Amino acid sequence: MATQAAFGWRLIMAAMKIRFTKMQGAGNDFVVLDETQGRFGLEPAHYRFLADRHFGVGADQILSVRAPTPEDAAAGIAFGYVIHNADGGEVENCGNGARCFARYVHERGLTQDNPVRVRTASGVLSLAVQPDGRVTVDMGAPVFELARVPFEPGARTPMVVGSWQMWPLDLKENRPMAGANCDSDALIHVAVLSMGNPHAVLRVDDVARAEVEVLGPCIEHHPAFLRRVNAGFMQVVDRSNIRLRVFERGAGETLACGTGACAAVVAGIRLGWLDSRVDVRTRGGRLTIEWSGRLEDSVHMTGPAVTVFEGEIELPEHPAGPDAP
Ligand SMILES: N[C@@H](CCC[C@H](N)C(=O)O)C(=O)O
Repeated sequence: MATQAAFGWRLIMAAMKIRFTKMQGAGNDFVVLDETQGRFGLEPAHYRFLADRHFGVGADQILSVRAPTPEDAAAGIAFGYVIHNADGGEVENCGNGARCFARYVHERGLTQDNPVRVRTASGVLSLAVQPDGRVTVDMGAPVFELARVPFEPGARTPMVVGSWQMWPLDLKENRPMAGANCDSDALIHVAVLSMGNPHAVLRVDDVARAEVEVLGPCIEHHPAFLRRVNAGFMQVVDRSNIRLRVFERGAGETLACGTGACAAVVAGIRLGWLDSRVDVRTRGGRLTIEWSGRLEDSVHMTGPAVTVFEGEIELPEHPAGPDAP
């Protein structure tokens, strides 16, 4: 989970009250903001404040629901879907958030569309609410082109596994970062791909004993990943079941990561370990991922999305924070 100490915040604008909805999908939790009638004009410090579990609401990500551009509206794209990590950075995609987004816009009557199409920074997602309340997301096709992850292999040579490859990472190459011990001699091998956002997937024997908190930050900040990376730790149970923990870029380990589940299953299929429909058990719940294995085909993710509570919060002008005297 994101910690206040790790992110530290100070707000600089005049006090303002905003309404929010707290949601979760398999325990990956979100503050959802309705900006369809106009933007709140939030800065990274505001997102960090909202995500803060002690001084704010508490969330792994902040999701903003925005009106579509006129061009998107004409093309049947109903909303803009903007995502900020707990560290305040804007990111390209969030799978568990997409399911919550679909429930949110339906529960509030913002659209009747089902599936509803939304634009993220990385493309268009199609979100279908099922009769049982779960949501299936067409996540689009995975991206394997390294430059688009973006991943810079340098002089590394990949290890060939099945009909694909895994890349060696020397964790000592990590640029120095506070609080992380990246002196480990471990040379790990990761599958590298993008689900709109960057992922490195590592196979482990037992996720319960994986050193997620130690290795996660070292992988996230490894210099070969030019925009950092989400680090997935996958235990293959059998060809249709995996256990997964993800150390998320900009949020730390979360109870589940939707794009991480898609990335792990896609990697497992390409590496020859998994079949095309896989149940992913995370610490916060179960997701089902389906992919044909054809490179151009979309990945489909099905899982829960739940509203936890609604509220109003004042974004204070000068909040007392951990970096205040
Ligand atoms: N929790 C998400 C992923 C959120 C973004 C990620 N931390 C990143 O920086 O790319 C999911 O469910 O996919």
